[in-house]
Amino acid sequence: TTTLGFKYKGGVILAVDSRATGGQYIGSQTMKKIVEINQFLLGTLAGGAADCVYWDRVLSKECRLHELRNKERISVAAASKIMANIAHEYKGMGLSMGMMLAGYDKRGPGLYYVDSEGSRTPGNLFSVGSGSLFAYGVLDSGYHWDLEDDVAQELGRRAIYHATFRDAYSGGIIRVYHMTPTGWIKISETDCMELHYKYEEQKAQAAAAAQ
Ligand SMILES: CC1=C(C(=O)N[C@H](C)C(=O)N[C@@H](Cc2c[nH]c3ccccc23)C(=O)N[C@@H](CC2CCCCC2)C(=O)[C@H](C)CO)Cc2ccccc21
Repeated sequence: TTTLGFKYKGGVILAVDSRATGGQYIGSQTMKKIVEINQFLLGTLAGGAADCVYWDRVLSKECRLHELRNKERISVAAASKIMANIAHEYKGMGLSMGMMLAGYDKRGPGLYYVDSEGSRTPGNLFSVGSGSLFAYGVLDSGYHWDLEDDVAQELGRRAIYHATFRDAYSGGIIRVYHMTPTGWIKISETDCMELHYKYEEQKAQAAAAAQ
């Protein structure tokens, strides 16, 4: 799996692949690794598939209960704390989850990393999963706060693409979401092979133009 998230002047970009693996076998090429908790809260999933899929549903339920009890949407910080508390409750019992929570609340754009080892940290940029080192290579070379929206979305897409190219455990469909002050927008869903041929063509044209 390769998942990434980063904050910038236009909000938060999330990008993920869609492969599930069991050993050297591919369990699925169409898994949803960005989960829509509500219009202003998204999660990303990496690690044990059943752990992630199950505890994401519990988190979604808790977030909805928070809204009903408090008559206001849950903050990103509070939602990430619920997941961190669940992970802490089961620490040492074998859970394996590396998640990000991205959203927009009273404090503006929010991005947290939470994992089953007990980490919960706010930040501006994270990549989580077996392909995260490849994604960081592309991200770190192209990221800055003042990116334009289309450039930021393409940076996320290209970073996941490079991870699917080099990491055997990442692949399938590359999904990009944009969290804005008025909620999330699904930007794109592109098969990594389609992107591969598109980027190869771009390189060929660039080489020809350089002649
Ligand atoms: C296909 C599938 C499942 C599947 O393939 N399960 C295997 C055993 C699984 O958990 N795979 C993990 C990798 C893994 C295997 N054993 C482990 C023991 C500990 C930790 C990780 C693992 C995976 O694909 N993980 C994905 C993220 C998943 C994908 C599916 C959606 C939720 C997030 C990744 O992190 C990358 C592929 C790298 O592993 C589980 C599941 C539940 C509901 C619907 C479909 C599936």
